[in-house]
Amino acid sequence: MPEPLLQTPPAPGTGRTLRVCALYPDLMNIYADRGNLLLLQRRCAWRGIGFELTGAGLGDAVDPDAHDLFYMGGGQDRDQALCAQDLVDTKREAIHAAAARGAVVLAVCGGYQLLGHSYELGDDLLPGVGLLDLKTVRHDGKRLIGNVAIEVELPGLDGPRVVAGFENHGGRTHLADGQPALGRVLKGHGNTGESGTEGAMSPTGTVIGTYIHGPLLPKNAWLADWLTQRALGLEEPLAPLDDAMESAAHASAKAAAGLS
Ligand SMILES: NC(=O)CC[C@H](N)C(=O)O
Repeated sequence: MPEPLLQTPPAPGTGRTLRVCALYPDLMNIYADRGNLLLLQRRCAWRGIGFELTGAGLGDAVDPDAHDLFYMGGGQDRDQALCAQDLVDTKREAIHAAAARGAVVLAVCGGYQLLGHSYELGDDLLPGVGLLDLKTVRHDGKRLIGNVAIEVELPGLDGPRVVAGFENHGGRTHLADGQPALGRVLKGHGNTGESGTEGAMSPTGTVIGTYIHGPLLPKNAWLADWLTQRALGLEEPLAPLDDAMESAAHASAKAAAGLS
């Protein structure tokens, strides 16, 4: 097992630790998506929950039972091409096994595209791990860029919520019939610019792919808490924190997308 990239111990007597595996933390980290990991770490530390971040790069095997949450950030087409076959060859089985036992898998943009079946890039076809039933095709037309806000309904939450952030992708992602989207586009482009859907998730909500950067979690701290609760297998929501700054960041991301 490689040395953790980041580690904070649990508060004495609590014993709980969120164990995170970042897939390709160097190659798949466009738009500072690493901020998603730092936010998870800070919110665990503030609550006395331990945090352990392990990286899995090219050629590294992954232990499906050693992590509660798998994370893959966005990437340029070139970097995705480096990772795609490696992901299938050295990590696909472990990620499927982890997801099947309820581990959380969160993937952003380029990472999201690699959770599907394939990413078609002109004459090249990058393979995906097939954890979500979708395909992505690189479009010759304009990139889908801008602030975005979507409405999501996640299991265990009392009503719809808004996820807000920023998107920048050339790929158009097509969901298979029956594949749930993560949310409905309120402002912005989403999966194709036309479908009205954004992202994708498994029926339990524990496997999530989205085009939303920002980074995603600092602008949507409530989502980080929901994912952490799921990853730790907790029945009850996490204890609240003073989220004045996080709420302001969320409001400002919504406003930037044109929502009041
Ligand atoms: N922002 C990203 O991660 C980009 C993903 C992919 N390279 C695309 O352009 O569609």
